[in-house]
Amino acid sequence: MTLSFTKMHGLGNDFIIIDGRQTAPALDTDKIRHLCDRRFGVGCDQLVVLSAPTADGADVLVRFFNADGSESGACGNASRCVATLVGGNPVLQTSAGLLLTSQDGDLITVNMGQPRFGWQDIPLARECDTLHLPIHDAAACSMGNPHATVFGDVSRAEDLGPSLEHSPLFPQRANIGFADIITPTHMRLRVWERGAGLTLACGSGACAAVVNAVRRGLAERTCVVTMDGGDLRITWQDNGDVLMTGPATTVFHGELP
Ligand SMILES: N[C@H](CCC[C@H](N)C(=O)O)C(=O)O
Repeated sequence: MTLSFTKMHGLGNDFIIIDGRQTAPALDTDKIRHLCDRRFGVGCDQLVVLSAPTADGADVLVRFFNADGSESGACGNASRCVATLVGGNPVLQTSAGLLLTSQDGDLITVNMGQPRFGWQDIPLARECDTLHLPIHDAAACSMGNPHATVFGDVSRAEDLGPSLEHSPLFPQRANIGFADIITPTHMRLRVWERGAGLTLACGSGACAAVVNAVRRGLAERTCVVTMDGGDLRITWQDNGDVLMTGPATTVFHGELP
């Protein structure tokens, strides 16, 4: 049986999206890794599987898998792509909770929910001040997936990212953001992603970077985040929810044997 998919990206963070709402695809870790491989498969940063929702109020259940086959609880850029693909401002059911979406022209806003700051919520291997970790003075939070933000030099993503992703301080590994504050309402960000490496953009990473910058007194609650692939607008609302606004692009539809 062939496997239909849609190739999409959010600011160059690219995805294979498989709509399994009618027929669940037969996927295991090896198959996911193969599909994500840019030479032997289709190629993407994350593979996204849609299925029928199980939670009241949700329109679609969404699971996110990194190129190394590991599963992630959140994926901001992919969430905008799924909202576009499904249409009708759907409510996404993810392991991080129900995400509300809305589309205005070419821009999609996803309510990414509330960040969590407890060391067990990130999670960390031991109790730490999550605003000042003992590794490169990073600030950590969870957006439904673990993020650490290192402030000061975006060019260090490639050399520091791999070791920090696998630091023993992160029992489930972590996404590592490298942020330069340009003004209190504008930052530059590059993210070494858990299970995918350096990507052109990271939506949950942009949310984490703004939240961590606000916690540090470095940014205002609405901030434009400029990544290699383009800009996202992030707002950490007074009610605690984080809104992420940006584009989503359909590249092609395909079928696999
Ligand atoms: N690219 C995604 C992040 C994927 C996170 C994944 N690398 C993880 O293991 O948490 C985004 O736009 O939020």
